[in-house]
Amino acid sequence: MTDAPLDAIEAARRPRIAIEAVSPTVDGGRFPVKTVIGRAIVVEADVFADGHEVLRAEVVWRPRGEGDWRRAPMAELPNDRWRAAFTPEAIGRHEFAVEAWWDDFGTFRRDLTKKREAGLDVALETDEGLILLEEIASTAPQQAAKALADIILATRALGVSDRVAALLSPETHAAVEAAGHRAFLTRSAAYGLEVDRVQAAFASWYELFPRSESGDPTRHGTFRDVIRRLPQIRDMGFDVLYFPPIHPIGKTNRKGPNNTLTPGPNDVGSPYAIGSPDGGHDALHPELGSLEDFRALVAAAADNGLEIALDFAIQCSPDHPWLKENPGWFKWRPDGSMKYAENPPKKYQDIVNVDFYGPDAVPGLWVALRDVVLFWASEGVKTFRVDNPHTKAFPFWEWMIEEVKLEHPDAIFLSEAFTRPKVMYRLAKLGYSQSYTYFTWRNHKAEITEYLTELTTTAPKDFFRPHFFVNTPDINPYFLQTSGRAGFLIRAALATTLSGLWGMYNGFEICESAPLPGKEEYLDSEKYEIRIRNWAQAGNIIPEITRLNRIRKENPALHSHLGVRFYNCFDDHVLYYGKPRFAEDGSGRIEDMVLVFVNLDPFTVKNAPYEVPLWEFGLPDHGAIAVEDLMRGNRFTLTGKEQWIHLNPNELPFHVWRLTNLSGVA
Ligand SMILES: O=P(O)(O)O[C@H]1O[C@H](CO)[C@@H](O[C@H]2O[C@H](CO)[C@@H](O)[C@H](O)[C@H]2O)[C@H](O)[C@H]1O
Repeated sequence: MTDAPLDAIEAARRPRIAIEAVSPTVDGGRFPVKTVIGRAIVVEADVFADGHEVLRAEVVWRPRGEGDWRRAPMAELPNDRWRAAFTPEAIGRHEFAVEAWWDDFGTFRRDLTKKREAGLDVALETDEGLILLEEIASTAPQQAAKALADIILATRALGVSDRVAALLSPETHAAVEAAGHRAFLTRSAAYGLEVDRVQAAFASWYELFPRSESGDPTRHGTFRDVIRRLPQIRDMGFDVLYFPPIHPIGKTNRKGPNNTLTPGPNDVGSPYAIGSPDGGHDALHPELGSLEDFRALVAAAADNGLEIALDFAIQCSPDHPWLKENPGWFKWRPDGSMKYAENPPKKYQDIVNVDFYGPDAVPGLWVALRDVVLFWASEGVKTFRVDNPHTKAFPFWEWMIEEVKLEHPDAIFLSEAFTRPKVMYRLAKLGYSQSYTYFTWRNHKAEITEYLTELTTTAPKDFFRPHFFVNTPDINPYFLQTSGRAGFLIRAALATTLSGLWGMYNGFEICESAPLPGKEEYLDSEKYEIRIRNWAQAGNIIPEITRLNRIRKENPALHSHLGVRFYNCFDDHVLYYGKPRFAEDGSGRIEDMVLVFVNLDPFTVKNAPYEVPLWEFGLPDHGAIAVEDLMRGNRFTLTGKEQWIHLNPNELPFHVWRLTNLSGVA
């Protein structure tokens, strides 16, 4: 068997320069990398070629749809690795690539310098240099060509030593740069980059059921009641106020208190059973108020520095208008009934799922669902927590999120997928801005360290933003059921300092944890009934939450999960980590560091030896560093690497400090 002869002309057109291992990328460029506006993105690549020529490289980037590339020169690192950083200036989809070329004149300059330093006769080399300049001028824009022609003329008239000086002069270098000569110019594939607003990566969420906000157990709460509560939520330092569904609730198979299937006539039902004769996903539950009331709430929230996040739960109560209007969007059984939804072992008898590939579903259902999101976005809601996305079609999410973001590039989608890691990661790749995580079930030092290491050092770091909820209406964590107040403080400290995104479902601040016996569910869950609470209850942790949220706002190192470093504290129950803030000059110097100690044992006082990370500041083991205790407000100096920490769960089971090099302390 003989291969067709290789076409040499075609082969010679192939790139002479290799550009490999571009980072960050997601699945070789199939999905976009994520970043937020104002945050520098560091691009690296292996760039090399045959021979010894000097190479140059740039990272180029542009907003999708724009013609001109912006450029940043890449610096050469050891072993043919190159790096550059750039900071996107707008939100929305971008693309970036790496370009590299032979720097012919750079090679000439390098070799001429070496030969001259070695004392060789370089007369012929200066002739070669002038010929190279002529070549470069021949393809240069008019003005640059003219400048080069003048240089060539003047240099040709000089003696050898003055020619060398002229060829190596900054003026000649500048003229060559202006000519834009790029031999063997090669560009990598273009990679996607999704630039989100800051809140996609850094936000503090508070979740409540508006119907519980009346202050009176016999009266259904309203949007106007929520408006009254806004200052209190704002004062705790939250930025996002998230509601479970606020749409009409079906009556068929309505759930009663504690998930029973025998509701009384006055039971309010689960808000996830969306749809009734009053309307579906684009309607409001009449008892919560009108669209005007909702608009007033969105505006009042904004006045208080809060944005509203809505639940997007793609499912229908059997009473949803869509069942009658669009039967082809659902899967019917031969007897004309429908299967209720499940997330085994959980049974959702009061809802049915849509069928994304049902007879009339494409495009009808897909478009209708997209339009639901667009409708709420047009009402000023830009953040959506999406219920159970892992049970819905992957292609739908990629299409729908992109469609919404084309119109609303500031839209944010939080994936509520508690499922297999690869499925959670895929949803993030498909466009989810943030994702619920396993944080709620990571309680021990080794498992928290391992989980954060996975999230910050392996592939998900480029596309998966973990949202650390300490509890949800569905998750009353076993740890909190027995830990007492100290446990709530422990979990709050971990969530607020480990991730840029954290959230709590109300009741957490008053250490609510009564469970349905043996289950991770709340007793008398608010999912099925109205709950009135006393926020001033003794033992509440509102001051601590407020302080933690303030610390988060004031310390940029806490605006992401990325960058966490775990340090040695010699006690298996004390988790000890730091988050550095680097100087903006790109030197890699640490400006300051937030250092956190958490006693994970809510019942035992800990005294443990630990190492102060003096080395991170370039300090010797006997060096001294300034510390500000951010929870208590006092300042002190630590001298020497070996120290002891004291953590009393009956007072405060954690410390949050800021370390600053003494030379940087006023
Ligand atoms: O299945 P998940 O654990 O992801 O939970 C989410 O989806 C559930 C279904 O929407 C939702 O469950 C609640 O609503 C159901 C429908 O009304 C009801 O049958 C369940 O009893 C109730 O828990 C859950 O709250 C949501 O977070």
